Amino acid sequence: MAPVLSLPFGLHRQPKKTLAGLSFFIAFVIVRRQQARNRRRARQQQRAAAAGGAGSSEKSRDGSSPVKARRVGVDKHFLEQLKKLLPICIPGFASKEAGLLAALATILIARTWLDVYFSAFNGSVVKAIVSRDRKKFIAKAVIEFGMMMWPMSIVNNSLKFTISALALSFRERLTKFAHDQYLDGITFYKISNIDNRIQNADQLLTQDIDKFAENLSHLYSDIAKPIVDVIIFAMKLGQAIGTEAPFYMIGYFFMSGIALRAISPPFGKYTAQEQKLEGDFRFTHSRIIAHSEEIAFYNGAEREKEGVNNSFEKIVRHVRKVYTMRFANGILDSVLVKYCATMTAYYLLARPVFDPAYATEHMGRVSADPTKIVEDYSRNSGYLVNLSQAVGRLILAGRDLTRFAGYTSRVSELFDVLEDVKKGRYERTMVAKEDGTSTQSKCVDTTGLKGKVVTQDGVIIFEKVPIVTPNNDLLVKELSFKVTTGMSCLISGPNGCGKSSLFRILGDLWPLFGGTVTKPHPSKLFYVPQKPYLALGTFRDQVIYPDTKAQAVAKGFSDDKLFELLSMVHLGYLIEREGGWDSVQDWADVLSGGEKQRVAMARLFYHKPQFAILDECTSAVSIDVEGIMYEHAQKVGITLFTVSHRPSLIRYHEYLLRFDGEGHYQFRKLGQEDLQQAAFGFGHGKSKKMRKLEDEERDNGDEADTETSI
Ligand SMILES: Nc1ncnc2c1ncn2[C@@H]1O[C@H](COP(=O)(O)OP(=O)(O)OP(=O)(O)O)[C@@H](O)[C@H]1O
Repeated sequence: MAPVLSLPFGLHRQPKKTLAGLSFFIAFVIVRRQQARNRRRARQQQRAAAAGGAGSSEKSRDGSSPVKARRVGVDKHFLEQLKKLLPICIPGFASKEAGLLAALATILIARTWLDVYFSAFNGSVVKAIVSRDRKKFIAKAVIEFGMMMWPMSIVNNSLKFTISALALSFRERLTKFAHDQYLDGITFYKISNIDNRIQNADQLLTQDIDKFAENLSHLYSDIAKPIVDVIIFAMKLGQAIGTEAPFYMIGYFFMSGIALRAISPPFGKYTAQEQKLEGDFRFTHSRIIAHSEEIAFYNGAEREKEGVNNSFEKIVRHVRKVYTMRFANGILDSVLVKYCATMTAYYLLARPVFDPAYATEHMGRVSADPTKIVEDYSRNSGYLVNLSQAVGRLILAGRDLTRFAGYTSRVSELFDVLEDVKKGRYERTMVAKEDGTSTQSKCVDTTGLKGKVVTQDGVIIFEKVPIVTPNNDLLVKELSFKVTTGMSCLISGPNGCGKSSLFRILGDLWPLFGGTVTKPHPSKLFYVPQKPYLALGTFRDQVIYPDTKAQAVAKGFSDDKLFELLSMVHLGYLIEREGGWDSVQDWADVLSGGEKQRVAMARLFYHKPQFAILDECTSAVSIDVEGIMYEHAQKVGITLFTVSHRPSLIRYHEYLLRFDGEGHYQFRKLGQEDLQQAAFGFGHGKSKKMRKLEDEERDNGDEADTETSI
């Protein structure tokens, strides 16, 4: 606001009428907008009811609750979310963050004091200029200002420094808290495989937490400082140009703020949507990186380009829509908050000068000394500018608050889901069983499930355990079998019949819906998947994963001993080829499929568990090396649970658990007959039912490798 002395004449005679007119206009806009919102809501409810009640709060047929859609905005829900997040960011009065907040408060007060000082200082400099007082001008503008610029500069930069430090501290607290939850047990697995409320946990953990922390650190200064400023400058202004003046100014801003809030689109919701779209876009790219070789073999670049471009287009459309809205909203915003406010300020500043009825000690009474009027005007306009800026910042903080509400909603959803999943509650969109086409979001609480887990050494017993997928599909109604150490078991059946699902239940990855599972402590079970996981780190880390080098040494595994394990799986040559045990590479790219599988077997021998779950983990290994590895497993006393279609593996197992893919299974001892069948290929001497099953499997393209499937 420029300190100009022009006045909208006539306005000063009817200030009450002007404000009343403005208030009426604002109230009218708010009411119309509320009516439009109500109409829209009613239409949405009608549509939802017509579509069969999707989104209604009724309980679904199986008693699980349908998931409710979340609103994003500055409301009660936002405050509840914030109440949960704040104690994570500021754990106590003695915390570093509380200290930083106290420092920030001190700096903000110093900054306000400097603003007050500077308004008065400016007035005296202007007076020195107007009265042509050279000595006073030099004393003020050169000496006093020269001394004050250092504290001003220090205070301003301390403000930025403290806000940055606070943002980083908040981020540190939130990220570590999230990591503790996310990487606790198998929460990270459940969050992406069982619960499907969160699509891009990586983006939430990296970008969204960062933005939330950044916004939160600014919010304090953006709200606390303007509030202090409003109080101080309103008092100063009241003394200078009349007590009602600051109230008119604040009243104006308040009403225009309410009007803007009513008119503004829900930017908080749009921010949350934008973050989600960004996450989806990043995900399409990370998929290309993760599967680059497969895509390259398929010549799938065009297809992938279509996918990434589609995802990117969604962002472009959304962002374009939002900035167009921001443009229209910004025009209204500037007119209401900036220019109309400037007009009001001109009027209030000039009023005591033009109208003796409003003259105060500081303005208007000393008409004999025009330099005093200039000094007072300059100082008072400084106060008014500061007051207006403070109120303006509060209004903008209100708008930023809606954006902040978007980040708060996403971060708080992450923590809610983490908490739920840890407690055994999950929500997911499930395909309705009846028609197979419609989907519905359901909340499943696994805390009250009847399934029981008993820890016992040397045995794995399934007693009447249903194999149920997280989508609630029943694969096997009741599975019962018992395997003790030394009773290796081969598991077979068509694709999708539930072989891996059995392991997921055994490994506590999936909830146990019923029955009893008796098994040893998890440290005595070891899983080797078809696609082995290769960690970031040295070659040694691949063999001893998830142990560290220190743990391996403590277990008595020197590099020489590890080399013996590597030689066992015919990988001794890798040490030289890859530059030693301490070489760090992207192992998923460097090793071939078979080499990866053999590294995973070396890892199994390193851990030497009681039971090993081998899920087609040697499919890329030649039969002779595979045989050597299985023999070694038997020799060192590892009991195997093997999923494989290779008949050659029968000889390393004592039992067979066979699923037919239609909910039935067979658990029996393997005999001489099975070995003969394996030797001659299946189909010889088999029951009619088994042959039929295998014919069906073959028809479904379920044959594995080059051999006849079991
Ligand atoms: N995370 C999941 N959520 C919902 N359903 C799943 C999930 N994982 C697997 N399923 C479903 O469970 C069923 C059994 O899958 P599973 O992986 O156990 O099959 P499988 O017998 O090991 O098959 P394959 O021989 O092809 O590996 C499949 O129909 C699959 O779609």
